Amino acid sequence: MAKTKKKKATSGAVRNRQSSSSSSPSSSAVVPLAVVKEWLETRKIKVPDALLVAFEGGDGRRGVASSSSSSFASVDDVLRHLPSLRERERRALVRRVERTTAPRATTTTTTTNDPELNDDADDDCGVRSGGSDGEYCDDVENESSTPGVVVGWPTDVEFSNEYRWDVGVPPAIRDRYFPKSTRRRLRPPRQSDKVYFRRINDPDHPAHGQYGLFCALDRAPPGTWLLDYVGVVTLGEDQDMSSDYVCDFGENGELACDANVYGNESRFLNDFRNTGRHPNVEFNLRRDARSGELRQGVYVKRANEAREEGFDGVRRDEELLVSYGKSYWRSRVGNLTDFIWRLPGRPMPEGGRPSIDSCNERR
Ligand SMILES: C[S@@+](CC[C@H](N)C(=O)[O-])C[C@H]1O[C@@H](n2cnc3c(N)ncnc32)[C@H](O)[C@@H]1O
Repeated sequence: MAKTKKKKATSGAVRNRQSSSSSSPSSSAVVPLAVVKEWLETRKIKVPDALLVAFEGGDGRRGVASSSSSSFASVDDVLRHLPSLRERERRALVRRVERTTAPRATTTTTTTNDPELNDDADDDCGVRSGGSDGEYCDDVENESSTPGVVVGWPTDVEFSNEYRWDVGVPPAIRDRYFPKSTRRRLRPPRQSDKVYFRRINDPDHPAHGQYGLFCALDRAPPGTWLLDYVGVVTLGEDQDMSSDYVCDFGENGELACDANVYGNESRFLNDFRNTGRHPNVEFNLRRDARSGELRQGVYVKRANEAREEGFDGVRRDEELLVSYGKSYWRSRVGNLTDFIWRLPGRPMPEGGRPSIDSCNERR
């Protein structure tokens, strides 16, 4: 797909945390004591006696004890026993409980970020919560949304935020991008709290009927890191020419990253051409502070690089659009001049969108 900007290794240290409410659907779900204890223990927070007393006859009304499991009636009930938790910790605990009690991926229904689609669950792709700063962190401060649960995710695509390295990539190259010394265990798949994907219902949109990627933050200023473009990494020469999800990768474009059957939400990024909009995001290589890995970040364009006058970032529900680069389209549609029917900042041409869209015809 699109070209990578040659190495501009930002650390992606943009902090743009979205507040997440502590009241949640799970606040009324039964909460296993074991989940709470484990959560406290991994954060080295002493399990308060009051919490245990609830299951030892001290407060029979709250804890529901059985021979095999013990649980609280609700997360609010748990929080009542943990008055010393900071607000941030309370939110993190609520999210942990949500994860444990939420129905799994395909059966989960959430309210879409797109008001247009609220009554059409099939088209919705829920997203939510937490924050991060250029990494897919799993610590308390940066805890993001539910691992393993990505609502509406295509069943034929494996969700992951980790690169999968093709065996054809020589180890020496791979080590440069993902130094052995800093390799860490893979984290559970986790969807982004900064973006969401949904089907495009606007008939004027050139990718009408397909999916697009949208901003889930109230505002993402220029330079904000949103997520990384993830997929199967091959040598550029080994890339699958039939895939629509290949992005150039590597300091010198020597690699390719293909999100056709494996990747994250970034695979839904559309190109700006014929949308009437300018590109508002771009790819920049970044060195991940925690793993030392070189990754392909998707960043909100910097104001001085954006072609839109007065560009000051993207806002909630705005579609994120990148430039795939001319070669992407040339290899598909041939002549670019014939392919472009609407310029950025211009209204729809009279007579509307051409009936034959050679790009979408391919699919
Ligand atoms: C990486 S995918 C983007 C996500 C895709 N829309 C989907 O639903 O999976 C690339 C494909 O999206 C479509 N697409 C993206 N931008 C487009 C545009 N500006 N005009 C027409 N089709 C576009 C093309 O079919 C392209 O090959």
